[in-house]
Amino acid sequence: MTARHHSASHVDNHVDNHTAAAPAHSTPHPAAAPVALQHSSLVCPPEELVWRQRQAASLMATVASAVAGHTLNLLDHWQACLVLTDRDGVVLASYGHQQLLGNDATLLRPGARWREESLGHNAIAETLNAPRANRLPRIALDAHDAECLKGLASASAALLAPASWNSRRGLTPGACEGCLGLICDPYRVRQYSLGMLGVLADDIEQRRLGEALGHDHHLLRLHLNRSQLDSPSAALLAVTPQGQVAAASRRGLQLLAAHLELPPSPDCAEHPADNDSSATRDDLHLLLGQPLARWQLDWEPLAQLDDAECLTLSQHPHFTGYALCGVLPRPRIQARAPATHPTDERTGPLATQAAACHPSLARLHHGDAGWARVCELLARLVNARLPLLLQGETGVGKEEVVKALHQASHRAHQPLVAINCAALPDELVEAELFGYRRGAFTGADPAGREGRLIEANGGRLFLDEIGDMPLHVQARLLRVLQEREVTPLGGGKPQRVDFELVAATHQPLSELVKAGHFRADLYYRLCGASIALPPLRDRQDMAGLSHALLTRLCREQQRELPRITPDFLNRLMQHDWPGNVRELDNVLRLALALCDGPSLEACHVMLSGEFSSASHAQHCAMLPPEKPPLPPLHDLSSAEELQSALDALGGNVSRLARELGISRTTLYKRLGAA
Ligand SMILES: Nc1ncnc2c1ncn2[C@@H]1O[C@H](COP(=O)(O)OP(=O)(O)OP(=O)(O)O)[C@@H](O)[C@H]1O
Repeated sequence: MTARHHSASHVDNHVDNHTAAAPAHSTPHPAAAPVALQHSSLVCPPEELVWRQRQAASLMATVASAVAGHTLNLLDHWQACLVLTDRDGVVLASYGHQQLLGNDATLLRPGARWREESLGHNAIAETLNAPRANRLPRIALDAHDAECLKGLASASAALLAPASWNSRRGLTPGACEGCLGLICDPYRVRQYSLGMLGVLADDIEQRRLGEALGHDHHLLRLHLNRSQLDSPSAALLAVTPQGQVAAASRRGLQLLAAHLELPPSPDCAEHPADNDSSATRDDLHLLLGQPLARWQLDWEPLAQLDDAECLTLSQHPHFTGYALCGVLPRPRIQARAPATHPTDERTGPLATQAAACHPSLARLHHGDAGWARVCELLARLVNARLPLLLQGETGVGKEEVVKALHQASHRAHQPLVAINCAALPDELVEAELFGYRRGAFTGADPAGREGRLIEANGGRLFLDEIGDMPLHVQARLLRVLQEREVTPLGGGKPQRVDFELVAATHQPLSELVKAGHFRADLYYRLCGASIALPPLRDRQDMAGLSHALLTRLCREQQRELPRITPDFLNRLMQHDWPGNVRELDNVLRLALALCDGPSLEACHVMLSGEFSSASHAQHCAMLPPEKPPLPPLHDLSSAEELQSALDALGGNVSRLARELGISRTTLYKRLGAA
């Protein structure tokens, strides 16, 4: 028996100690015939995905920052894939191994629908059917209906917004925000996956609580162990300035409930393994809105604690351990989701979040989890006085990042001096960087010249393509960075300089160091923090990014933004983008030039090389104005004939449907009838 066929057919609940999966308690799913996957019902159209990602942008940003680091390493190690879905079970972002499903990887990508109607039985659907009852992670083993999931485990945990109380509105129960799903080989990771999901869900819910209430509430953390006060295992309470409990994390609610000796809620009774989960209880009103004095916690000294101080509660009748109060929520990125219409950009709940962080950094984020992590890092480092090294392929947006970082920093009103080390001839690099005194060399400006490093004084120096800097200039630059003084060529008084430094390269700098082409000491000077910018082919925000670029182009060209059709986006998503965002920008520019009508269609996408190839005649904008003759619909009776007509239109399904006077769905059905 292979590992994949090892597991029993059931859904497990999980006890809160995150160490072992308890036996099944939910109704076993009846054995069902394998579900044949229909692409159209499994994946939502790109426009719908953009809308969904927009709705959930702040959740996506929080999840991306919680997942970064240890969780990504675990996923890598387990060869597992983690997906974040919204409350309708549509995947918004995924992390880890998408290769797990071979040809069916679409299921793990944004847009895939995991609700039972689309995919049959799976843990995500199970959790979303009753997110409150299923708050604790659960796992579906060999019970999947979809053929491609057979033998795999899907584990999931609901993400619930914190229930909260305020004096005006009273109690607001926390809604289900989405679901985390882990798809993995059960044999490898069954014991650990639930633990990981549970901790991750706790961490995310705590972060969400801090984000929602941290700005005008005290955040009180309680834990037995002082060093764990900042961990997801701490109980977190949001407390009003008057000392009332306004919200609590799941563990916070458990702790409060336990000390009032409240009986387990009906939800918990249905799921005995959850029986310490007071997070699902209906009697939240006994806990929220109540003064801390109810638990004999003296608010005065807690409210006055500094961020780093904590209070020992060893003498307390209810709590033992430590309390830390006044901790600000962890820094978070400002998430601005892909917008479907320019007018949407500043409206809705996102506008409130946008106020929390600098807009120039938020503008880099269009819904991709990798970029969300980059933006979060940048937000943390923007004024950290650390030299930054940006690494990424050509055209990924390194220069855009530097401009955004500078605008977001305390030095925004000081100069940003950019030098492309690859564009300067070797013999001029030194003079350009360090300046020279009059008569320093033949051909020099007789008045001498101030170097770019001095121009950057007080502001930021951006050394682009640093990997191309000649070795002798590297030695000199290193001296400047160590001594913070610049001496012009030809001698003279050294001048003190103070600038922030960002370097960028598309080359693997550490490899250049190993090969002796780049100084190791300079590398470490430049690399206070190294940030890798993901290439476009790995990004999952094509819809949002294209919309942003098109909006900018249309603004420049003073024309109205055409409608972006799903076919147009689909075609963009099929390309590999070796030139990254720069290439995309050019393709979109060309598409706009080719588009006379109200919408951008697949045929407006001309990828590099297509102009010179025979395929160019297939593109609608390149065709003669008269329409290609299509036989009447009744003549196109077979799927093959329809396919030929489709090929003649460059694969433009919308156009063929229009020409034939039928809906796209009908056309797809007829095409699929072959
Ligand atoms: N996040 C973004 N939003 C809008 N435009 C972007 C973004 N990222 C890149 N671009 C556009 O893509 C093009 C390339 O960006 P940029 O010059 O920053 O890339 P780069 O990584 O510095 O490239 P190179 O390594 O070749 O210098 C530019 O036209 C830029 O305006």
